[in-house]
Amino acid sequence: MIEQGGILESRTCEVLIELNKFVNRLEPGRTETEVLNKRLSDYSGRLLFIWLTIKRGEAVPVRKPKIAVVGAGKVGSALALLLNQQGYPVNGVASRSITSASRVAEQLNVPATTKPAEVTAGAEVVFITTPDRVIAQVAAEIEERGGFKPNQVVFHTSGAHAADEVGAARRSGALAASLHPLQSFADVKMAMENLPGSYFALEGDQEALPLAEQIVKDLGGKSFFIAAKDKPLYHAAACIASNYLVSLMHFATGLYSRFGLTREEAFAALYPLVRGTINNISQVGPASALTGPVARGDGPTLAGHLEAFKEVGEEERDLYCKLGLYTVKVAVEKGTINAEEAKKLEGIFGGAVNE
Ligand SMILES: NC(=O)C1=CN([C@@H]2O[C@H](COP(=O)(O)OP(=O)(O)OC[C@H]3O[C@@H](n4cnc5c(N)ncnc54)[C@H](OP(=O)(O)O)[C@@H]3O)[C@@H](O)[C@H]2O)C=CC1
Ligand SMILES: O=C(O)[C@@H]1CCC=N1
Repeated sequence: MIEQGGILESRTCEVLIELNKFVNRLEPGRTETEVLNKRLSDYSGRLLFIWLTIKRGEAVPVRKPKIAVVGAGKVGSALALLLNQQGYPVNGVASRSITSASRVAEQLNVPATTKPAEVTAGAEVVFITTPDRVIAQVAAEIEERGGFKPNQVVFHTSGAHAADEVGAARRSGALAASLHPLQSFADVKMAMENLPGSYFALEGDQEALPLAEQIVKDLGGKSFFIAAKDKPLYHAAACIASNYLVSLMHFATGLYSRFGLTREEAFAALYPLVRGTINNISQVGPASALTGPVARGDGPTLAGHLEAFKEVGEEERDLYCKLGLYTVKVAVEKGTINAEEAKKLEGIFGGAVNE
């Protein structure tokens, strides 16, 4: 470490200044020497610049790699816009339709195309942000058309699939990795709002992971590593926490509409309850946060709910009972009902499921 204001500090500065002057004085000779001189000059100048920047207590500006995005949907568009804001040059945007590609490309003033290899070939980092089911096929097509280059890093953003989905890029000497934002991208604007502070699961070729970490940092996220084999279950859990929460809210607001509330009114009424529950979970964990008739062992209340569901429909009643059976396990874990009470509640839910 350089000691602030010490002898070592001023000596380092002098040495760097001298090195820079010396290298700039070197006479160009043969072509190779010229090239070498130029490189030495660039490096010593850069070293001096970095050192002076650190000395002033400022952050050293780092050149960001040039990116290309293939699949101009919610994730691809948000990544292109956010990374560009963070200083990543965008080489171009490709999509299945020129309309989608142009929508983002015009905002960034970069080329739009329906031929991915046209924009990937000149990029240092490629994001394939198509739906999961076509990632491997899109990667293979880019590779066949010469769109991948040695030392490029090719990412996909699927939570369920391994980096091998873009493994075709390895045939061209590129690295393959996956970078999954653990966030819900309902539209581009909301994605850009929600992304900072999100966690990202990283997986793939070892040499690509430091860059993946840097990208996540630049997006204001937090990264963690995951094994390829764990991705399907990791993603299923994310779907439970996000997508099934949406389904639960759809389910609950739909029930309120049966006695005259609009979905908006129903959501307005339920939202403080949901927020309060999330707040409780964040403070004491999911089991301790459980309240309600299952946690209290109130069998007759639950029997009343099931009676009311007869008016709604069998499918909804079955779903309520399935979730009820899971909730009994949570209440046992919380310790507010014992094994005997749990059995009674299981009888109510289980009986209704099999009716
Ligand atoms: N949405 C989310 O919440 C999250 C999604 N992800 C992952 O990100 C990836 C993208 O998801 P998302 O943005 O939601 O998806 P979208 O459906 O919003 O976007 C996908 C885009 O890919 C384009 N596309 C489809 N087929 C091709 C093809 N053959 N060649 C080129 N482009 C194609 C579509 O193009 P066009 O519009 O031109 O027809 C579309 O714009 C997926 O892997 C998903 O798992 C990860 C985390 C969160
Ligand atoms: O599509 C996704 O991968 C994210 C994670 C859970 C829900 N949406």
